[in-house]
Amino acid sequence: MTSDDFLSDRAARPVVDGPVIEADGVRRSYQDGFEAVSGVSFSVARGELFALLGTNGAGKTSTVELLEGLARPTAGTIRVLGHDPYRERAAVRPRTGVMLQEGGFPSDLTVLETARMWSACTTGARPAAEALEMVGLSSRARVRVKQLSGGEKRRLDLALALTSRPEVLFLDEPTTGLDAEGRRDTWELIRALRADGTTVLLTTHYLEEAEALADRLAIMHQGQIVTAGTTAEVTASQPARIRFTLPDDVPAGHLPLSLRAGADGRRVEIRTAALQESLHELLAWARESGVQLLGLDARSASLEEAFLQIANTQLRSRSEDPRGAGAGTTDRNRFPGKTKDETKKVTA
Ligand SMILES: Nc1ncnc2c1ncn2[C@@H]1O[C@H](COP(=O)(O)OP(=O)(O)OP(=O)(O)O)[C@@H](O)[C@H]1O
Repeated sequence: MTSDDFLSDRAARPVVDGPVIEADGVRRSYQDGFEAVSGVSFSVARGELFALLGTNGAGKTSTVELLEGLARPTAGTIRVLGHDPYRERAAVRPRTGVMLQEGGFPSDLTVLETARMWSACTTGARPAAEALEMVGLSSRARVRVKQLSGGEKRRLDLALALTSRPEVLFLDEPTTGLDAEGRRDTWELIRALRADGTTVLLTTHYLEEAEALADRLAIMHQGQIVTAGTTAEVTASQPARIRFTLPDDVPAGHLPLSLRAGADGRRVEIRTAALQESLHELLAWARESGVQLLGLDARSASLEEAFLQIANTQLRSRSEDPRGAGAGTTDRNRFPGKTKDETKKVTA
């Protein structure tokens, strides 16, 4: 049975015109005054997969919890399926699936008992066995939750999130702890859900996951979105790279002036904002000079390179800022290892 066999049987529900998820100027301060989300705005269209990326402590989970209706923003507005997810929780919650970063299950129940209990509490639920099969946990149905591996617990989390046949799925680091095969299976399932019209908001630290799945993404740093767009748009702002090795008898000084900067002996790495032009110039020079470029490799910036570049730039600009990283009323570095709000443990 494939993931597709389980889909497309949602009960008829009101269709929303416009974005399914909308955040506008959203802020979140914790009780101790620490502002974890500092004016975040974005929207997600129906059937779109939007990934929220960022450094540790950037504010991703704090933002997602607001979208899930688990907490109220300090400022700004949020709409999910046209409703305020906190005030109008009863209208939103049955239509959404939530996979928290840390699920909390009664550990003495078996996997099947847990899924059945969840299914019994959900209107229009998938049968428990079906949800388990979707995530590849059928063979572990009789095992107690406390005996599951970390990766298997993530899959059970996902099964429960899928129980309500959600129109909107919030996945907070869904593949953390999964092995390579489990990750690929989960990607396939997420792709199938999206193809079926499910809107997905995903947070992840795996940049290749965002690259593989996301229609659009945003990179957060210190409570703010610093860049957003498609993967191509986000990486386009970063320089592309051309690498090759020159033959022994061709010194790097023979390269055209504009291409010499990245030479280290015979090995050359050129960073360029205009990949096509630079390649054209290089290949024209190589042909005219009869030079063989060994191991020639040219590629656009990867999402990982773009991410690291953006994170480093942000860190540099903050350390150069005379007001320092903790400018304003709150100090972002004051609580580096802060335990998450208890809401994280809530799986309802
Ligand atoms: N209950 C809380 N009280 C005070 N500060 C908190 C609380 N929960 C989280 N924080 C702080 O808010 C900031 C953002 O945390 P959040 O969990 O949203 O980040 P994140 O981007 O999801 O990080 P990670 O990728 O490490 O999971 C962190 O500095 C964190 O210590």
